[in-house]
Amino acid sequence: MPIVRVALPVPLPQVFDYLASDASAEDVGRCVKVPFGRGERNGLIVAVASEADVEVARLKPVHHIQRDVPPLPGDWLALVSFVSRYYHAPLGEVVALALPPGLRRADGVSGDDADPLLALGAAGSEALRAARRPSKALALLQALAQDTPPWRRSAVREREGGEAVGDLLRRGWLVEAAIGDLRRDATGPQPELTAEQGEAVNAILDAGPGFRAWLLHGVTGSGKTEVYLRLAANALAQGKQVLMLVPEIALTPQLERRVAQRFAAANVVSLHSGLADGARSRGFVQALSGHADIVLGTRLAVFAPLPRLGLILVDEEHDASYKQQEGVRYSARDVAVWRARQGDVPVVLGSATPSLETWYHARNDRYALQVLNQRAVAATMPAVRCIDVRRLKLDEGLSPGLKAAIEQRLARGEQSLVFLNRRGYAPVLSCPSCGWVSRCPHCSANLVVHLVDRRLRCHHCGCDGGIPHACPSCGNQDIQPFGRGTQRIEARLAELFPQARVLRVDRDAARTRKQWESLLATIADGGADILVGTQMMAKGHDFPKLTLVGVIGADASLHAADFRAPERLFQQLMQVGGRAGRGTLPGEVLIQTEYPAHPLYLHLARHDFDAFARMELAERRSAGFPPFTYQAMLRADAPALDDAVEFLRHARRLAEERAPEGLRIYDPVPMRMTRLARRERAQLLLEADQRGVLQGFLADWVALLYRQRTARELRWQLDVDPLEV
Ligand SMILES: Nc1ncnc2c1ncn2[C@@H]1O[C@H](COP(=O)(O)OP(=O)(O)OP(=O)(O)O)[C@@H](O)[C@H]1O
Ligand SMILES: [Zn+2]
Repeated sequence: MPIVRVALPVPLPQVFDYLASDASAEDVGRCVKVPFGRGERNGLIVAVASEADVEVARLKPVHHIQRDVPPLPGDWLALVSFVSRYYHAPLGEVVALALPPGLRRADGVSGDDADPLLALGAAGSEALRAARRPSKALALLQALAQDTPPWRRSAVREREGGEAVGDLLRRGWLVEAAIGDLRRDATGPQPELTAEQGEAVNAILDAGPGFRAWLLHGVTGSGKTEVYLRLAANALAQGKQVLMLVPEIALTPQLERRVAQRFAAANVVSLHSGLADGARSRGFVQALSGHADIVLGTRLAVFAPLPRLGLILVDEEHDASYKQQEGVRYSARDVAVWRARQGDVPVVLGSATPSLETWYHARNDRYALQVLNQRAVAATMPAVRCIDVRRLKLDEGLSPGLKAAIEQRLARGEQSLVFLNRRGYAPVLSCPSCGWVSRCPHCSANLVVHLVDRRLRCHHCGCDGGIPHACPSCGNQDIQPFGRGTQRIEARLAELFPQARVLRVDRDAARTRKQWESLLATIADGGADILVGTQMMAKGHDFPKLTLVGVIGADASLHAADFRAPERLFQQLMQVGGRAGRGTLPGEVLIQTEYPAHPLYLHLARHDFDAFARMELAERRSAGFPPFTYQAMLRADAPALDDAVEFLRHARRLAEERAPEGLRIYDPVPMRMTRLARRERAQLLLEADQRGVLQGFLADWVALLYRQRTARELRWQLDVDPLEV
């Protein structure tokens, strides 16, 4: 009887054999339900064999093989095995991560059911003309009519009031558009490329359809998106699929709209963790069946199967959210490059502030480089200036210079953004009389004061409680919020400029996708004068009326212990500064600092990313940090710190016994934020100058670690190429 080899999402490094009477080689790559322990698990068939590794009599039969959707192809299996090998994670866990949950559960997936393109029907035009009674359906239709058709049904559904889409179809206000009719004007209007954009597009196209990794290093506002769209158009014209990655769900709506408008006849599928199960499975199956032309998504979209793949685009390639920080700690950017090599297609990594790893590859000719030095619309880069706050009296953190600059913008009817990467009202509540501070009971962190909903909240474990009226320790009535967050700045700005519309943009203000979209729409429509935002505002946005960016509280990151902190700070400031003056109005960036002569700020003021990168890389070279070395971090956590450290000491001994030449093993140390959600955490760093040395060692060592007995409640994970050290 045939035996199927199944990858299961369990923390064990092997695959599991089952009997399947009707299985054939055709079933490799299919989802399957199998008995496991006392329950049932969903897994993926990775091989079909005639002989088992264990006695056949002990094997159990599978419960169900999912045959409603096509099996995952061989190159997809190769992709997940690469990720499993490189990140040393069990194959079943990689599969579980890569497959949408609905598909993995092997329950009936209405896979490729249509997501039709819709256009305005005759009855719809009539309804728009006739002065009808306002209704939900009419409101949706009117909103749709603002945009050029056609619209994807799924995209209509996502809109405000989108539930009414079925109703609109029934009334004949919307009708299914036939793709053939649309091909004629398949591409929406496109701007003429700037000279630099044209050169970049030509260079990448001229290099041909095979594998090549490109860094598209274009200053903020240089029009990288337009370059992506032209490259995508070329791939689509050749009948190829395009994979386009963006760092955050928050960035997808705008881009989706732009892509959908440009390629009206293409099937654009978005894949991100914010989608409902059904939609994610459907998108995945459309990619798998080749019906999706463009797959647009966040890091998990890198796992979309793409039988006609022709091009991979990674926008904002430096963004840390490409790296998964739990479970299988893969970097979607790095996996994308591997995938491009596997599929023999070009991959374009775009950024105004590339990661130093990527920048270094581009200098070493491992990646080809295209540079955009000019902004597409704006005549200039914003003027960046430091405000030396050492001798200034600040008003709730705001300097006179920044206030005056905001005032000017208000007078001119332009927008300002005050950037502060800390949400909440104040980072801590404290008692001036006894020194009590609001500590999180579960983490080594303070509880943040949220005045808007009157809560004390931990930003790490999420626990929250009311704000006490008196000091819980000494009873003092006069307890004070200490330090500043976005809510506090927002409140002060509203007092200072009562005539202005102040809008806060952070994760508290934009909890849902709808809230976020409506905030963006308000800003774009000029419905806000002063924005107060966190790093959510730093990325990718394009608001032509925004001409001033004020940065406060950046100094805190200048002296952080992590060797990547300066890189992150520089990227963040250059990105947020890059939001200023993108249209025809000139922009200005004011950075409040106590270190106005710090080289990081000097390079920033000159917009000189390359000088900054050279400086940082020189330091990393002499200190022996990546990209000049390769790292892996073993982390352990347990209710008691001793258990975590003891496990790492044991792991260290095992490592020393078999360490190859050139492997450096450090001492286990508690993590900087030791306690998180009631668990104590420690880490052990391993390093080598060659990737091969590290990888070869890790394979054996991790296999050994899986076999160790550990203290109860101890968990460990390996992080290859860790971002935080
Ligand atoms: N060739 C062009 N002609 C006219 N406008 C253009 C052209 N290319 C881009 N633009 C416009 O320039 C603006 C900036 O483009 P885009 O947002 O793509 O920049 P970017 O390089 O992605 O910047 P960032 O890195 O800051 O996100 C957009 O409003 C875009 O529509
Ligand atoms: Zn906490």
